[in-house]
Amino acid sequence: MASKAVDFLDVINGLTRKRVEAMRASARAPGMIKAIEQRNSEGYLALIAEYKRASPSGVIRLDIDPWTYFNAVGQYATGFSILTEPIYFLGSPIFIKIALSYGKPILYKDFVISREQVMDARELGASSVLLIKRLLGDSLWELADYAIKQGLEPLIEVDNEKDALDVINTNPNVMLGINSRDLNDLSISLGRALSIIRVVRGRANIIIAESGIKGVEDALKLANEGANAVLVGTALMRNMNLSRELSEVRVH
Ligand SMILES: O=P(O)(O)OC[C@@H](O)[C@@H](O)c1c[nH]c2ccccc12
Repeated sequence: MASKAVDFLDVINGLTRKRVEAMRASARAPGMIKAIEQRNSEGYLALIAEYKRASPSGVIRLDIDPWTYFNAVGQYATGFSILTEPIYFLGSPIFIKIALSYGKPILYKDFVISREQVMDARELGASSVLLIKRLLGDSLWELADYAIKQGLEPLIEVDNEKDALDVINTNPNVMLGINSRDLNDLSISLGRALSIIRVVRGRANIIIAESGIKGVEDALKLANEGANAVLVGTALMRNMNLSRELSEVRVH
């Protein structure tokens, strides 16, 4: 039994040293928009890999530590999306600090409703912050402008055509996140995402399709419709090798 305790202590000591090192990181992640544009100019769809341990539907995976995930998907992903929401998604800000050492753009993925959270994203060194239009309503653009002033690139998320058009008519330069998951009933419809992309393509600067992307077939459909990037969480957490195939999807 003693040897078991010693093994665990060795493991946790090593992991804790790495975590403390990450806590001391003061780097800032590079810009997300530029990285996506660069990937597209090379002829490929950009992959944003999300570190997502759980969701309101339940636990996804707890046996993959952030280093294992970022090591596996980092060589293929254009950027990372990192959950910091601790209750339903088992996220944490420390995952952003850990990701900084990979030198890739980072999206602070949370239910941001306040300037404090925008400042949190900035202080952690994130590139971008998620702002959900349906959650923020009239306070969306005040918070988006504040984020931009803090040097962050907002990703404004919508799940319907009307909101998508509102966003690009107000500021076509922000990243537009099209969520195929209806955040009210959590239903997924790739068809809905495709029809929204069809309405805004050519008028939005960057379109990031989010949610329910199971593999290359889904990514291809979204790329062919006009998405610049796909944001994938569950499918990658379950099969990190998918990152290579997803990184080889072409855009036109
Ligand atoms: O696990 P999926 O189906 O690949 O979805 C990833 C991402 O789109 C999803 O986690 C998400 C999209 N918008 C959000 C807002 C808050 C929390 C999470 C999300």
